[in-house]
Amino acid sequence: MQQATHPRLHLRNAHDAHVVFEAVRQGFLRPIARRLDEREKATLIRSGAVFVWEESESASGLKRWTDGRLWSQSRMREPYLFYDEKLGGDPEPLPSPQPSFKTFRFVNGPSRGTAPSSAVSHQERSVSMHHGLVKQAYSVWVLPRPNALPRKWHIIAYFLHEDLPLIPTVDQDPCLRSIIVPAGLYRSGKRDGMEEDDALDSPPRPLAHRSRTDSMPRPTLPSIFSATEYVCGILGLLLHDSTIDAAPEICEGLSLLQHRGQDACGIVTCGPKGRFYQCKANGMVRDVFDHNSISKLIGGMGVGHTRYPTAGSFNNAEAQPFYVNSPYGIVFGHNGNLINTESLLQYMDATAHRHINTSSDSELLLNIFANNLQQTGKFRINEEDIFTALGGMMKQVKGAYACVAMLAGFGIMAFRDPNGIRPVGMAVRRSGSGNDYLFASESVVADAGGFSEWQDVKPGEAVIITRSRVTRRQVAPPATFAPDIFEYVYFARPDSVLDGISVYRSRMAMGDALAVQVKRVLAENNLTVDVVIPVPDTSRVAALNLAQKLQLPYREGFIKNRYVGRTFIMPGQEMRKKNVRRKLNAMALEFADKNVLIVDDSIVRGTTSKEIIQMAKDVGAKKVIVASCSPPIRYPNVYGIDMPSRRELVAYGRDTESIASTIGADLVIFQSLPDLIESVRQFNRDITTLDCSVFTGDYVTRGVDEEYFVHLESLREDNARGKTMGMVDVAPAKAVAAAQVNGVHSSAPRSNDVTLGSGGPLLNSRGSDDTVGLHNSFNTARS
Ligand SMILES: O=P(O)(O)OC[C@H]1O[C@H](OP(=O)(O)OP(=O)(O)O)[C@H](O)[C@@H]1O
Ligand SMILES: NC(=O)CC[C@H](N)C(=O)O
Repeated sequence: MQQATHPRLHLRNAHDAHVVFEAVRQGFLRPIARRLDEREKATLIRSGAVFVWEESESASGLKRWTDGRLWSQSRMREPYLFYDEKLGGDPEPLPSPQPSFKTFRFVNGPSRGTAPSSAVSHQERSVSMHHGLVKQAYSVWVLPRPNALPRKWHIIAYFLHEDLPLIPTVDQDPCLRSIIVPAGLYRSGKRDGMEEDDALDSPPRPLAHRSRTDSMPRPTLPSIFSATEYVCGILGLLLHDSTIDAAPEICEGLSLLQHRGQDACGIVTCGPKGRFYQCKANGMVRDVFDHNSISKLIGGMGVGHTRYPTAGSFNNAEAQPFYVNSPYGIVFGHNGNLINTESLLQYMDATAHRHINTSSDSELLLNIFANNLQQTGKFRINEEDIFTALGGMMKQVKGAYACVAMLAGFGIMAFRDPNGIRPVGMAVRRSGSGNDYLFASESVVADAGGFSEWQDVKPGEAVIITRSRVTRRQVAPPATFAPDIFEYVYFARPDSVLDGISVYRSRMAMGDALAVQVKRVLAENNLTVDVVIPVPDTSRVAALNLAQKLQLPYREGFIKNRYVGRTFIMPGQEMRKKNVRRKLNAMALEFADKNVLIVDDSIVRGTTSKEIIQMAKDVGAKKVIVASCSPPIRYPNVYGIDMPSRRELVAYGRDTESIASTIGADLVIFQSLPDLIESVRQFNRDITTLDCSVFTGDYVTRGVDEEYFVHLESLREDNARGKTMGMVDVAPAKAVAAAQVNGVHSSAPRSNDVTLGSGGPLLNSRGSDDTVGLHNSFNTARS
């Protein structure tokens, strides 16, 4: 049976209510979690009792307060509404219609503790002494945590007039009198003349929408909702208080990982009874999530993903996290790329008999893990079983994978392949009442969320976090630790620290080292440079250092349209080409009649260089010299960066001169590989190897040879992919392979051969993936 939040308390003013709310927030008092049943109504509704409840749309939550009694019209005695009980035992009336006017009066921060009692005032202003119960109601918007979405909290108190002088006040309660209410945390938004005790209808508006006299700070909503710009990003979050939803914070974190994947994103949370709630679809974080969809993601733990496809297709069915219901219910987000998918698919089909429903290597990886876990044959598993399953998986799978996963009702976990090619780390946010835990691809998410003690997950290590403990285990035998150097060159945010190395510092060092190279090559070619111009954004840091080192002017000659995303990770060559022009504009002022040195972090397909060199020449540059912070890229990246086909790489089969003439530059200067490695390694000598396969063709996992390249190129021919963007499936060769190993022999790949979960009738009008069995809030997002 539930209990009253407080058995006996006289609420005098708003401050008293805020103290009780704060005591609930800090865990000293318990809120009401569900509708009172008949027994509870009969025993708990009595003079002095106080109830705090959170308004919720969920089936298990409370939408409105019912106590089974009949009440008079409300009377406003600031800041409370009062209702006198109608004696006579009539049934409770239906809810009154919502009033149409919406003039809010805000109470700014804690009200005066010494203010007279509204309850006493109600008594004094009543025409005659009322002998029945009086109900007192007050509601607030609350931000349980910075950056969380506002919640509606309500407080209801009951008293008898004759009892009121005997009921203790907040300052007579030993626990409540020491509670300090943070300023601005609880905001009242009562409507004038409202009839219902739950009558709040929208969160506080931004300052501009409120009255000028209102000095209250605006709520800190996730920045993604303000429509600003922002390799796959993965994120897992477990809050110590399972009654607080993790989704708003995961969403905020994903917006900080947007640079790692712009094609699709998703969040799955785990709520009461171990149920999963999902919202995922193609699009950027700001497109897929809004208040509505987020509010339906219930539960204090969850995982999130931003996708940049490197295998499979762009189909929304491959948006992550992925889900399997057996065993136990697992949700999974993957950054990286597997290289032995063909044999794994065979194994799934012939041995494990598990159905792989998309062309995604991530779905495959999840099923390998699930199958191993299934083999434990346990009714209830523990950490040991998970470690065993992951250890087995790491033996079966080749390639790069940094993953977060969640087991229904159990906890979250993260693991990293034995070579640690892709990053993932963890951090903690300690508070008096417990610890919140975070997994994320990059440390920037931890910084922004107030987490500390960032630690990278080690190569071949798995970390499991439940509400009671954190368990770490090396599950794969030691292998060469080789984080991908391209994370430092291009992928990661400069304000992240990966494997103990500041991305920003490494880019500064790349600029310093490149300066030496530039000086030498310019001298050899008898050339001088007037100005250094970066290609925004990534190369800025290195270009500035290079200019300082060479004592040359640094100018932002290319102005970036901040609303166009990263072009390199866009799908399709045509789109990338078009977007370089949309994204960058050359300022004639900085180019005309000058020898310009354009600094870029990398030259991959040469799309950017070719376009911007032309742009520079169009606005009058005399000579255009391009310096690249990384060496020529001549080999595909098979570990989660989309550089699949050698033929697409501008440096493939070309020397430096030939590259220059292909992109139209007067001269191209590349960083040497030893200098690049040193730029990164100097900040953490414990890392002896960095994956530099795109420069050397030496793949740390092995298993990548000519045959594999040919296979890869046939699967992921860039032009074919670009052309089929927007169709249901765009990986024909692989699709056929997947269909065949699963026993479905189709003569030609059809658009929905391998996308049962989304391409068929289950595909909703907005293109989201209604994964069978999951509550998906995307399609309700804007309804
Ligand atoms: O030779 P390419 O195939 O064109 O690829 C290399 C370019 O792509 C990237 O820019 P992008 O616009 O993706 O990102 P950024 O603004 O974050 O630097 C990178 O910084 C290079 O400029
Ligand atoms: N960039 C990535 O890490 C991609 C993950 C996975 N291979 C996919 O294509 O969805």
